[in-house]
Amino acid sequence: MSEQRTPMDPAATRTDTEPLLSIDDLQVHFNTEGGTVEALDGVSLSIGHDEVLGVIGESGCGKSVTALSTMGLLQSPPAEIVGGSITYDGTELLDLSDEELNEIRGDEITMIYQDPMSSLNPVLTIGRQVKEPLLAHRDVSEEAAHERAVEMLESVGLADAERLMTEYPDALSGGMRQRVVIAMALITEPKLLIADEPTTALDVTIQAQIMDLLTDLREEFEMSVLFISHDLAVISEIADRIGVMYAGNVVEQCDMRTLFESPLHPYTRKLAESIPSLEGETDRLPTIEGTVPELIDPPSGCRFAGRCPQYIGEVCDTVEPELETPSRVEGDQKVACHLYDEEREEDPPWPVGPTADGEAAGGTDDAGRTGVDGS
Ligand SMILES: Nc1ncnc2c1ncn2[C@@H]1O[C@H](COP(=O)(O)OP(=O)(O)OP(=O)(O)O)[C@@H](O)[C@H]1O
Ligand code: NI
Repeated sequence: MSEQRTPMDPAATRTDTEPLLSIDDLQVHFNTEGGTVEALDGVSLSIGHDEVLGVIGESGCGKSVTALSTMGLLQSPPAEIVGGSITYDGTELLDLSDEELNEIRGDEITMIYQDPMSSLNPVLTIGRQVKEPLLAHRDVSEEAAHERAVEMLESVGLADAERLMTEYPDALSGGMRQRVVIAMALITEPKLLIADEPTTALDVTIQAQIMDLLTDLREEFEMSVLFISHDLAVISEIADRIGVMYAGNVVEQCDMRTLFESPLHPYTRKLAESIPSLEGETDRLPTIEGTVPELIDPPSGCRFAGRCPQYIGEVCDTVEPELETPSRVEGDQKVACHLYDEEREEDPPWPVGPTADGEAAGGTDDAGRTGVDGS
């Protein structure tokens, strides 16, 4: 549904090489009575055109804060963006006024949340709500918006769309509500959809249906997606690339296949290793000793050092590792870990597999369900 671009079009050259969204060294603090929560400690992620980037990490690692920062929806106070940049299609989002941001938000960039009711107003009809983004952002008639809303409800797999337009949200099941929310998020044909745990609140069968729907719509709408989940199996269904977050940092970014075949960060290896067999029980967790550090006055070196099975000493405690591509790695895999420091005399644990000592995982693309936390 996007327009055909010719090689003569300068926009085509620009958009083909630059990422659509680029988050660089984003730092977000929350000023609380107990102290400053250093929630994001330099998060860097990028999403290409028509690409799905999955973001995974344990509860509290900063996934939602990253998403909300991009949408300009962080509540400030208590939140404060203390550094970094978020560029969308060449524009620095952090410099935009509320008015300018409002033009992009809900139109070119839209978001869906875990709980569909948080996006739906219980006292307005479905029709009213699905039409709203079009009426707000486009110069369309009420009739045209109505027609388009009915089409959208049909595209998200809702039957009897005309009648649904007159219903209120509480007449719908959770799965149907999430479909309505998806219709609302896509009616403006956004370039970027941010989905923050969009299936977590739904039961397993409905979850699978919504994932299938999102996978189809992503193709149909040729949009980029930032897909947040704590469930690696869910992410691997839809994502092209993945960013792994830990305690306010991105510790690794790579394509989905690389995550399973040659993860580099010790935390990512644990994750990839924890993918159970298909008949494995649901919600099996990676067992990593220790707990996530406090984000008020966090450790100064690597935030994973206290739990790291490949801790190498003082450097881990004192120097924050940068997210970069080690010289021996091909492609655009990036890792933030001192094991791969250029100056290190010892060889890093190459060749890599999900475990340091071990066997490479075979055929894990088709993974069973697993996750990084218990929810
Ligand atoms: N309003 C707030 N005040 C203080 N700290 C906050 C606030 N909102 C978020 N945080 C902190 O920021 C960090 C990141 O939170 P965030 O919601 O982004 O985590 P998440 O990765 O989305 O977790 P989950 O998987 O549970 O949704 C957490 O440590 C959290 O405690
Ligand atoms: Ni969250």
